[in-house]
Amino acid sequence: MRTSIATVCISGTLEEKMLACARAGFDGIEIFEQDLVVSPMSPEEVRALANRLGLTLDLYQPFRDFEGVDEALLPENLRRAEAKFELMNRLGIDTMLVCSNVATATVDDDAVAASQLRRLGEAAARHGVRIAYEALAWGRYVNTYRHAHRIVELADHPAVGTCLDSFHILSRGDDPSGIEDLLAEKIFFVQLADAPVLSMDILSWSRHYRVFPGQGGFDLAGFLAHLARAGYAGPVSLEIFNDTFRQSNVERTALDGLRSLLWLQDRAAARLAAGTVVPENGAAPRNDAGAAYPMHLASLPDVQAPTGFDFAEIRTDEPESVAQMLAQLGFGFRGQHRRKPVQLWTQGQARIVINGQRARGATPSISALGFQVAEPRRGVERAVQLRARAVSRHNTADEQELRGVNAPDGTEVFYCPATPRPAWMGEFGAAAPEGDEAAALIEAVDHVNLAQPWQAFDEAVLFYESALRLETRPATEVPSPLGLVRSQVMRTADGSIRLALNIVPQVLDGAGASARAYPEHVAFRTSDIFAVARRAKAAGMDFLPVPRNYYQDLAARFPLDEATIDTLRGLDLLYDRDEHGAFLHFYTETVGEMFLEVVQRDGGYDGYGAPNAPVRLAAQFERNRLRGGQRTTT
Ligand SMILES: O=C(O)c1ccc(O)c(O)c1
Ligand SMILES: [Mg+2]
Repeated sequence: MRTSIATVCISGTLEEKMLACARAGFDGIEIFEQDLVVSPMSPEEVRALANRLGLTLDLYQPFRDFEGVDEALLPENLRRAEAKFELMNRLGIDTMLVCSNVATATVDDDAVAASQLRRLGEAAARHGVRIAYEALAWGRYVNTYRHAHRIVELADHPAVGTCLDSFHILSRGDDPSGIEDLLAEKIFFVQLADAPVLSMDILSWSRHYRVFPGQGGFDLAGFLAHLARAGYAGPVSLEIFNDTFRQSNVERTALDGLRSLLWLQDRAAARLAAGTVVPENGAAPRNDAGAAYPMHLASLPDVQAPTGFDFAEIRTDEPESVAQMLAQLGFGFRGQHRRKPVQLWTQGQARIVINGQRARGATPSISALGFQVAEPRRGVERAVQLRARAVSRHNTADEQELRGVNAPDGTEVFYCPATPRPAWMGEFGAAAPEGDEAAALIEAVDHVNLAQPWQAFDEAVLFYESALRLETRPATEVPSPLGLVRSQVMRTADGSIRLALNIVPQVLDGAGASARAYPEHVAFRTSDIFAVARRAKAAGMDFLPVPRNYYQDLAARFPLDEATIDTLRGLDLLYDRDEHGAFLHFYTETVGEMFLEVVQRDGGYDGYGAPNAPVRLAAQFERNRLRGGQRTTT
């Protein structure tokens, strides 16, 4: 599949955009008019740069408000168009996008629109170019792809075809399976955009909230499969209007975009292979598994979702504060790495590595996660094909090689063999004998919560979904004293991996610096949280203190007896319950940029104590303030 991206998607100057698109690996780009108009580069220079970078210039856009006008307006519209055709000749671009008229159309008559587009096609042909007519979802008379296609058929000129844009089709709830009935040679161009499902006017939704395929709520794999079945084989281009993308790092956004197309092709190919491109109109699915299409869809190495956490690593130059908390929670010290300033602590299947390497000045934070997978090599291969940067650990011959990649926020993600006793544990000297399992009240890591910079949130979700095959759950918003924290749970279907990603609110301090006070955490699972909490209290652990008001509210919300409330209050435990079961949990004090949590799931409780999250955030904010203010990072 030929990949392309509109310059409007990303930040920077036209030159920076072109460099970033080439570096990310796109085949071509769409030149968005505004980017050219404000550029110091001449059309010839743009063309030469594209050439040097190996980028094709696939489309010039947008050309607005042409068809359906009073005949008196047509000469001026044609003059405007001819100026653009001349410009396209200088750029070496052969296709111009024409949006359906939103402003000047006064004639609601397909025959008139078609004859005007035909005259535009004749002018285009004289310049050796062609036009792709796109139905904007808010076009005055033409706002569906079928309608645009009908007009194109009526225009009946070889230089007049359509542009299909997934946003305009799917935002209206239109059925994309009709794409398969269009004339493939009349589909001149395809634009893809996903979007979160929002209820707002379509124009605002389109101009500000589009995201890359896989980051929103539309079925773009199905959309692409319909295009393949229609026989389309031209460029597939990302056209994303998104306020965040336009102010984020250009290289990262371009890479994120290309990753979205790689993953999309893989999913569309799988759908086609299975013959399960289910038409949304309820018609029986056409099963053409094994059919060949002119569009070649690239596949990724197939992998299964992880089956458990292998380890979590905390990097810090003050390992003792973390080690002390782990000891208080009942973890056993399994020794120092024989070669490196790294400690291993375990309890049940929970393994925490405290890494003091390259950690000068680093307060404790979560730096790496190991995921147990069936085929580690294949997992890394897939992630690298998805343009993640590879990292590797260990170099001496007798040590286990760990392979992994960097997640967008820099967290190292390792693909580890699935085993109850990882081989790398043998590299740690046995400081304490294993087998004190009677005391192992903690069974495993329940979930990990990672803070994400606001610009990299969609990118992180796409990464974990595509590279690790985690599923997303509906996002939630948690109020905190510093703003709303958007939280996205990503997990395996069976819950063996649960990862919560949180957007950190941006807070400016008095001096205008960006302050962050949102720590990350690892949560451990137990089936006797009272025993873990009592043991930790007896060992002198600092709990995150829970406000008394919380327990009064709890007593009002749930019919808990007074003794139970007293016990919860005495141990700083939080409580939640839903139709499936109950949830008990507590938090440690924050050290550096992280803290720990212990949870107990009773019955079929599958959540994370969402009603308690604001209590936790407010309590942490209070503690932070009392301890002398926020850390400031930028
Ligand atoms: O929002 C717009 O005006 C606009 C312009 C060009 C496009 O291709 C599009 O999908 C939307
Ligand atoms: Mg478009």
